[in-house]
Amino acid sequence: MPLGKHDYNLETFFPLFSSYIYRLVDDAASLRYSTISVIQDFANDGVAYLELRTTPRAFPREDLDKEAYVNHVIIAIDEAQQRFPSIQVRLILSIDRRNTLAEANKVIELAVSFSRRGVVAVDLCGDPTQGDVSLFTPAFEQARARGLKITAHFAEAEYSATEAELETILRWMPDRLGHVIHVPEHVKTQIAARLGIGLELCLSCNVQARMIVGGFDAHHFGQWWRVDGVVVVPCTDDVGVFGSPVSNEWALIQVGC
Ligand SMILES: CNc1ncnc2c1ncn2[C@@H]1O[C@H](COP(=O)(O)O)[C@@H](O)[C@H]1O
Repeated sequence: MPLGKHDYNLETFFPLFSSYIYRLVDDAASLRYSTISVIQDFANDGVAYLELRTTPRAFPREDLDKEAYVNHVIIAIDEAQQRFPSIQVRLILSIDRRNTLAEANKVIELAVSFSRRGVVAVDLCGDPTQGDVSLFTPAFEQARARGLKITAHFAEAEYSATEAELETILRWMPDRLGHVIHVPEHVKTQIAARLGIGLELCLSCNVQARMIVGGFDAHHFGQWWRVDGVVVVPCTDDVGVFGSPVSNEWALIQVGC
């Protein structure tokens, strides 16, 4: 993203993927290029362990199905790891909130079948104004039963922070939660009681996209990292969109929280 164009908010962020990025990355060659390029950037930033996440897509123009998509990503990861041996990369496959249950089940099936090649978990992602996450309960139960780790975008916007949604996701027994913004006190207590749960917090994304009120000093990172038992992980959400590599997220934490 060019300098000065990092001004995305939750309304303009998701169409960026469906209108532009999904159309730009629409064949095996662009998938390979973007996967290697993102790993190179993280390696250059000094990252030793990286988890990438992606939503499996089919590329009808090339007659590639979702399985071929995941296979291409993994081949590109393997190639990048040869070229940049300082970084270890694992993959998380995402279920988009707009998916059907059948599509979600397919993601679980792919995650299981590629687990020996570096897929470590499944994620719930996508536009928080879309979908009813309870639809995916059987898929996430299946994921857990089959030994996959679970992470979910959680309470990132007010409309995805209803009591029903938060309870549904917590019943999936996620290993990690992402964003964790609009969380009522009693749910915070529930989270804190899940010893070892990971909280994937994204400072630049939340501040720049105005998902929180205020600046970095108002970010909930400052509260959560003081809570015993939870593991707080500073994440980028998206270096390209928000223009902040993970080293910068650590720098922001040092000055702001
Ligand atoms: C505010 N933060 C966020 N909240 C929810 N979902 C997000 C996200 N940041 C990224 N994604 C999800 O990641 C997809 C892009 O990569 P892939 O096509 O999967 O490779 C987006 O479509 C979105 O669903």
